[in-house]
Amino acid sequence: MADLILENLTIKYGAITAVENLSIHVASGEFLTLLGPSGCGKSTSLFAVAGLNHATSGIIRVGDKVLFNGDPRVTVPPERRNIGLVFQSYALWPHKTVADNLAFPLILRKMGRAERDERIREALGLVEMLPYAERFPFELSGGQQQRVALARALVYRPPLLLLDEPLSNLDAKLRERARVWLRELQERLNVTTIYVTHDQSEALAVSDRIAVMSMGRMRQLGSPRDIYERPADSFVADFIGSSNFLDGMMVQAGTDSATVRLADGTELTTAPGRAAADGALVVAVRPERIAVVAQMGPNCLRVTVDQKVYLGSVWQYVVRSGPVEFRIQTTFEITEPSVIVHIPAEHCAVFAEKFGGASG
Ligand SMILES: Nc1ncnc2c1ncn2[C@@H]1O[C@H](COP(=O)(O)OP(=O)(O)OP(=O)(O)O)[C@@H](O)[C@H]1O
Repeated sequence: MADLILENLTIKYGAITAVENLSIHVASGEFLTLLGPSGCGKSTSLFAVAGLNHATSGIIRVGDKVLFNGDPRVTVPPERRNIGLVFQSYALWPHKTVADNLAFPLILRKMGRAERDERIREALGLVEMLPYAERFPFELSGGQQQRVALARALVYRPPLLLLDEPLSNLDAKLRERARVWLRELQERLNVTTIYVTHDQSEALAVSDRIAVMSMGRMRQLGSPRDIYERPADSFVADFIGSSNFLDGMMVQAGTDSATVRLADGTELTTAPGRAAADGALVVAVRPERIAVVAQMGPNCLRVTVDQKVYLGSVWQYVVRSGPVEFRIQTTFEITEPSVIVHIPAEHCAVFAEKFGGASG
């Protein structure tokens, strides 16, 4: 198996910079996800690794082998990169049986019949599709076709597996099962994997690390827990999970914590953070981190309950203290018109500005 190294990768389509200075070191056997909204450059980055599009500058290496270098120009053609690829559309050959779909990449590699049959059996066994070897794709369900597509990508034992939204054609329940199964298989094979998705819960569930992208740039690289608990900026806080953004002013910026004043006059202790030059800031806090408590105390606000929505596993409320409006979640129903809430300091991230929405 091998490390994948991207160094300052930049990809332009004419005047459009789709990916800018992307640098990631994916360790051997790691499952790394590129996550971000539509158009942020995830697929473009993945295709550049596969050699299906042309990077403009930077370096792509697998171990010591350079696949692309912008200077001096080196480009290894896709068929010589030895990479397993699975796309959202399964792209199986409809007129070939499952076994023949898998045989094709091996024939291209001039592998003999006996070894080919052995490899096909092994790959279909891995995805639990051995009994379906003689069926045609139209005789399989969507989930089964996706397993065959995965087996075809694994049949020549590539050191690197690239997956572009591979589960997005499956229904929600099947998709949840498939992601657990996919991760188990990837761990068993210890194959270095890059996974592209715009689905944050999928990314949190399957990844060793996540690279969050927006408008062609990587905004944060970290474990799912890092990304969720310690978002690097307000874009990440907004895109991963759901956050309230409370406007405030910096009262005191410390190294371990900060004190900020909200628009209703409440002073909150928060995690350390930076304000804009004039002291303005936003506090990002997740609705599920805010607790309803019995008594006032530090970091508490008395709020009125403006709206209530039952979401099945939780209740969600819009609450207000003067001009400060935010969402909270509870596992029980609040019946009083007003309650006291506690906002834990360690779950308050402070940023100088609110990022302009989750698009791009
Ligand atoms: N062949 C192309 N020619 C010109 N621009 C392109 C081309 N392919 C992609 N782009 C642009 O590059 C940017 C990144 O596109 P990319 O497909 O990588 O996004 P993505 O994050 O994978 O989005 P999605 O989740 O919708 O697939 C977008 O602005 C897109 O319009």
